[in-house]
Amino acid sequence: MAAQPKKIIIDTDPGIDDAMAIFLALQSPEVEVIGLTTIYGNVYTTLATRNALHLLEVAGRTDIPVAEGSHVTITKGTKLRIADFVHGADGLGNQNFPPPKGKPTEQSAASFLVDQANLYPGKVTVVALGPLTNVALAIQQDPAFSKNIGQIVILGGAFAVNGNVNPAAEANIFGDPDAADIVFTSGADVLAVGINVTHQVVLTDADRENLARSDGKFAQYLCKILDVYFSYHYDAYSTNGVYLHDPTALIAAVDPSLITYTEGVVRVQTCGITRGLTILYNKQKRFGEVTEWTDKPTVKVAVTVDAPAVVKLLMERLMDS
Ligand SMILES: O=c1[nH]cnc2c1ncn2[C@@H]1O[C@H](CO)[C@@H](O)[C@H]1O
Repeated sequence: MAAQPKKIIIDTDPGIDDAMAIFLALQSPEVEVIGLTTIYGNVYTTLATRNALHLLEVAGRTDIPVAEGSHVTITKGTKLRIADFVHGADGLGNQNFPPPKGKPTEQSAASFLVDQANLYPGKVTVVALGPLTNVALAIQQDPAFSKNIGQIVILGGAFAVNGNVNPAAEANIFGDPDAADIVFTSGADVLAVGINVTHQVVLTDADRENLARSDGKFAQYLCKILDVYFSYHYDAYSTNGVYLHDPTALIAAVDPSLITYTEGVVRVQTCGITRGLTILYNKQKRFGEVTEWTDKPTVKVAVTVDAPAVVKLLMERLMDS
């Protein structure tokens, strides 16, 4: 008998690669999307909610609830770094889609996360595709959350490589470093997929042409919004392809066999010029003194990815929609 699909909640700031990840999840029999929660990052939270509702309407899946997340960082910071230069002012490639008809739930993202983790203890995976404010709020709201949640898959961090905001920091961790440090040290089963891994997974121009030639509904939609994302990558990295950050993290939840990981303690720098830096302690040395990593729980950090398999799975499922 086939295994029960894994229940997932996608915490998202849509975002072009978020749209790809959400559509991929909806096309994946291995998972059941039980909700979307929204967060600032690629766009402000209000627009993230609007885009999440819109994407579910495009997919004909308005049965899936959307819970709106925090508008400020965990320390109540309001000076947010929004990556509209990556995704367009509307977050979806400057297509100015009509506003969605649906509304978010009354419940906040953090309360929704807490409730679902309590309802299905050990069974819910959160795939966090933006800054980690909502997840950290859930941890603060319910001391049992980190035990009750099945797994937290994080798209974030730059482990032993340069960041994408600056040489130190990756965008999602930089968005709320204090929240990230809370999540990494919470004791939950955390798997971090950083840009050291996602930069290996590239959708090429040829792949985009194949998507455009298919009559898949999601493939067609994505081809409309991908231009802005391609231009940004060309300007920033001189490549004719785009990094598949969010879809790779989603696939780490759908099919963990496509990545390998190491284990250790991760702390996040929360101030100074390296704010947002993620440092993994690999436990290969016993330090003579107590450090900020001592006695903190271990997490998983992705190390390698079967990039061709990830691209193939994504393409097949988007074209077959
Ligand atoms: O240069 C960048 N600055 C800010 N955000 C970026 C940049 N490149 C990609 N992303 C977005 O941040 C996440 C990965 O760090 C992804 O969601 C990606 O879309």
